[in-house]
Parts: sequence; C-alpha cells; structure tokens
Amino acid sequence: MNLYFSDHDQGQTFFQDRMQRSREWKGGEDIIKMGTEKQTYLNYINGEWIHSSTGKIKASLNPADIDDIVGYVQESSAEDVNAAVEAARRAQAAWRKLSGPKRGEYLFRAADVLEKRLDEIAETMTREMGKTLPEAKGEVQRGVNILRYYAGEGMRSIGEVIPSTDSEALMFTTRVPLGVVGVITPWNFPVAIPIWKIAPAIVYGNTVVFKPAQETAVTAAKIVECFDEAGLPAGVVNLVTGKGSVIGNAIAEHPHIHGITFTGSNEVGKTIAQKAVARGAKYQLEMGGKNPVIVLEDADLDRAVEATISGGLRSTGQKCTATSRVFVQSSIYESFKEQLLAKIKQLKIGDGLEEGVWMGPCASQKQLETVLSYIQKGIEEGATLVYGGQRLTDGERAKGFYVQPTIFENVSPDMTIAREEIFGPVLALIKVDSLEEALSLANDTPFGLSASIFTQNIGKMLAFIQDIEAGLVRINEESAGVELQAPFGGMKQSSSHSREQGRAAIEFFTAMKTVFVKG
Ligand SMILES: NC(=O)C1=CN([C@@H]2O[C@H](COP(=O)(O)OP(=O)(O)OC[C@H]3O[C@@H](n4cnc5c(N)ncnc54)[C@H](O)[C@@H]3O)[C@@H](O)[C@H]2O)C=CC1
Ligand SMILES: O=C(O)CCC(=O)C(=O)O
Repeated sequence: MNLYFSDHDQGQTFFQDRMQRSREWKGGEDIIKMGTEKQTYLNYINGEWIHSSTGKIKASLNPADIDDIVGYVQESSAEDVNAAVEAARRAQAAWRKLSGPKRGEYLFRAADVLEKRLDEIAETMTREMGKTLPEAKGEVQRGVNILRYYAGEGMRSIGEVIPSTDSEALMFTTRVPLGVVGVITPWNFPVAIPIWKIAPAIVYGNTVVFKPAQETAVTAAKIVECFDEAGLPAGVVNLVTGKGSVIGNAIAEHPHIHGITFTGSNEVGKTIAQKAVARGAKYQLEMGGKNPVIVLEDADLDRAVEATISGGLRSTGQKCTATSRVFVQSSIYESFKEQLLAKIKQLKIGDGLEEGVWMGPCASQKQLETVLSYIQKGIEEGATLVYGGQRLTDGERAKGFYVQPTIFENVSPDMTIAREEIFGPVLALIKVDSLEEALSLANDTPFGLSASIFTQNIGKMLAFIQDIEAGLVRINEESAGVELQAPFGGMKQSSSHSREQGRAAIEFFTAMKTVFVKG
C-alpha cells in the first residue's frame, strides 16, 4: 500500500513516497531501511495538487543512470483531463476580464520564482533527460526571459485602427482569447517549450491544460510550482501527466478545448491536427526537421566545423533544429572532414551533471534504440561509417543510454538517414560541386525547419536566403538556436505553417475581431 504524507503545511506541493522503505531481518531485529525517499509529483487542477483518479504512478528515470529515480509522476486518465478542462473553463471568465498588464504581473512574478529556482530546476532537467547542466541552466534562464518577454506583452497593442470608407465611423481590430488551450510538449526542451506556449497563452487571456512528455514530467511539475508560487489564480494553468495516447488524445478530442499547441513528432502532430479539424478547434504544430548546413569553399572552415558540431551534436542531437545533413563543396571536403573528426574525437561524453562533459546520453531507452536503428540502416543501405556508431557501455556509462557521436559519408539522397529525422548525434556528410547542387539536395526533403550556410560571398548568401526552403535561415551560424523575441517555425511538413514565439504568438493564441462603430 502507498502511504502518502502531505507536506502542504510547509507550503510544499509534493508528497513523500514511503514505498522506498524496505524491511531487512538482521540479528533477530526487524530493520526498516529508509533508502532514498523520492517525491511523488501530482497533477495540478484548479490550484490544488491532487492524485490521478487512476491511483497509478510511474517512475521518471535518469537516462544517465537508470538506478536513479528522479521522482514519481501520475499516470492519469481522460477523467483527470475532464476535471482539468472544467477548472480551466471556470477560471476563464474572470481571467480574461483582467487587464493585459495585470495578467502580465503574474508572469513577472513567475519569472522571479523560476529564476530563484534556476539551479535546482536545471539539475532536475539534466537528471530527467540527460542534457548537460550548463545547457540546462541556459534553458531555464531562457524560460525566465520568455516569461518576462510575455509579461511585457500584456502592455502592448492588440489591434489597429483602420480608416473606414465612412468618414463618420471608427473601424478597428481587437483581439480576444481562444478560451481553453491544450499545451502538449516534448521532452527535449522541457522548460523552454512549455513556457513559450503557456506564457503567451495566459497573457492573452486563455487558460491552460498542460500535458508534458511523461519523460520530463517532474521538470514540468516544477514549472507549474513556479506559477503556483507566483499566486496565479486557481484553474488558469492546470497540469495533467500521463501517456500521450491517453492524455494527449483526450486533449485533442475534448469539445471544450478551443486551441491545441503541440511540439513533437510528425506522426503525432498529424493525428492531433485531424482531430482538431474534425471538431473545429484551432491547432498549431511544431514538428521535425532534417536540417542542412552548406559549407562552401570560401567558408571560414574553423567556424563551419565548430557550428556543425554544436548544431549537430549538442543536446545529443535531440533538437528539431539540429544539423543532420552537411553539404560540403568538393574542394574543401577532405580538410573539413579531417578537422571535424579531430574535434569530435575530443568530445567528452558522460553524465551531464559532471563538469567538463560535453554530450550526455540519449533521453530514453526508446530514443537510444531509435538512433541505433538509424545507424544500422545507414550501414545496411551502403553509407560509409566514418566515426562512431556504437553504444557506449564502459564503466558508469553501462547504466545509461549513451551513443557515440556518429559521422557517415557517401550518403545518397534516397537513403533513410538522409530523409528521416533521427533525433540523435548523427551527421551525414555529402560532397557537392556547387551551391546550386547543394540547394537542390538540401531542399529535397519533406521538412523545412532550419538551414544554414557558411560562405563569405554576399551573392551566395542572398541566393541561399531566397531559395532555401526553411523557416529559419542562418548565415555563418549553426542551424540550431532560436531567439525568443523572433518568430519560430518551419516550412513544408515541419510545422502547421504557423509561427511561435515573439509577437507571432498572438496569431495563434487570440482570435481577431474587426469592429465598426458608427455614432
Ligand atoms: N520537433 C521536436 O522538437 C520533437 C520531435 N520529436 C520526434 O519524435 C520522435 C519520437 O519522440 P516522442 O517523444 O515519442 O514524440 P511524440 O510526438 O510521441 O511526443 C510529443 C508529445 O506528444 C504526446 N503524445 C504522444 N502520443 C500522442 C497522441 N496520440 N495524442 C496526443 N499527444 C500525444 C507525448 O506524450 C508528448 O507529450 C523523436 O525521435 C523525434 O524524431 C520528439 C520530440 C520533440
Ligand atoms: O533550437 C532551439 O533552441 C529550439 C529547438 C526546438 O524547438 C526543438 O527542438 O523542439
């Protein structure tokens, strides 16, 4: 039996899980071993931390060490989603009536709380999904900055005055919230992505039902704790954790959820879109990438090598903006490859909590298996494995989901590793003779998220900006890297053609009204 002890009296939102106790019989004595007690994180509905109606919990494991349980999270049901939607609906009327600046004040307070807890939440993130601690800290700081940006958004314009053909009339646009918004997020940016969806949703007057990836549900609960501590009114943000096929699906199908914002795989994104269209809900999808980098013969080679490594391998390649195809002009191909390999061999791979580690494990066993299966496909389909390709299981790494950074060459455009999103530290090097050839191959993909080029030639830069099919176009910089004040999103199958972040967020999270007033 689970015995839960509430720590609410001390202002805490967790419960202690006494399942960690075990009994041992030693020298005639019955000894209770406390072991390490783990926190159980609850759903957050209508301002209360509550258990799922299923009574089921799931351990969230550290991908660097599967013996390390980060915490227990709720395996909820559609019934819990119904309760969360009901709370969000009830909260909506009063929340939307607050002024934008007033709603912004709550976001400023949440930013302060998150900033105070930066180190602790970053450490939880590293333990839960493996990215290195400096990267995790950078991401939490980004979360703080996003909250402050959208807090300020509460004071900015929500419409414009348009001259009417009737000189005695006033015509203008204004914006209203959608209502209840479902936020479905992945595990690869467990702080930044939820915050860049939740912050604009609530500052524009919506209320939220938040379903994070189960792999990073502890980190998600900690974000929600920050909103709770900031005094956000009950029901404005609700958290329900559990399986995507159960909780995510219930959100997609719920008749009282008016908008769904999703980041994750194309497969799931498409089903969400179909369900949203079927019931007339608004939706926004950010999905995969197969992002190219083009390195031309006049490039600054050191910079191009650094950026390829950083863009392709940081966060173990688990970014939708990660570099995965590298098109290198023939005349510099060998020297680029040599420099790339020399640098990659020096990367330290290990537990992201350890100082000096550059690349952590894959975020889960499933993700490790996916990456290894793509590497195997690359070999079977005839690409040349130049470096890596193996799981790392020596010493402490035996307990984690580590894979070597992996480089392929002789990759042809029809190979699986040139076409599908791998979401791991795998780079395909492809030799090209000209910018035109590079552009044509780079565009030969269903995706269109991010792309970069290395060249000193302004004409080639301009041709790239014009002709590359990508929502994020980067010159002499890595393919990853998103600024919170700028629109973010992809072309083709990388997104639902909408944009997130910056001022662009207003387009999804509000509905526009055109008003005509005649005195
Ligand atoms: N664009 C991006 O940033 C991301 C892309 N991916 C891609 O997806 C692959 C698989 O990763 P997963 O974590 O399995 O991604 P996923 O698309 O299954 O999960 C993303 C979110 O959707 C939820 N979800 C899952 N099934 C659902 C359903 N039927 N209805 C509604 N929501 C559902 C998940 O619980 C999670 O919160 C990766 O290898 C990568 O290629 C994954 C995460 C982020
Ligand atoms: O590159 C970034 O900072 C953001 C990437 C992203 O949104 C993703 O991987 O889901």
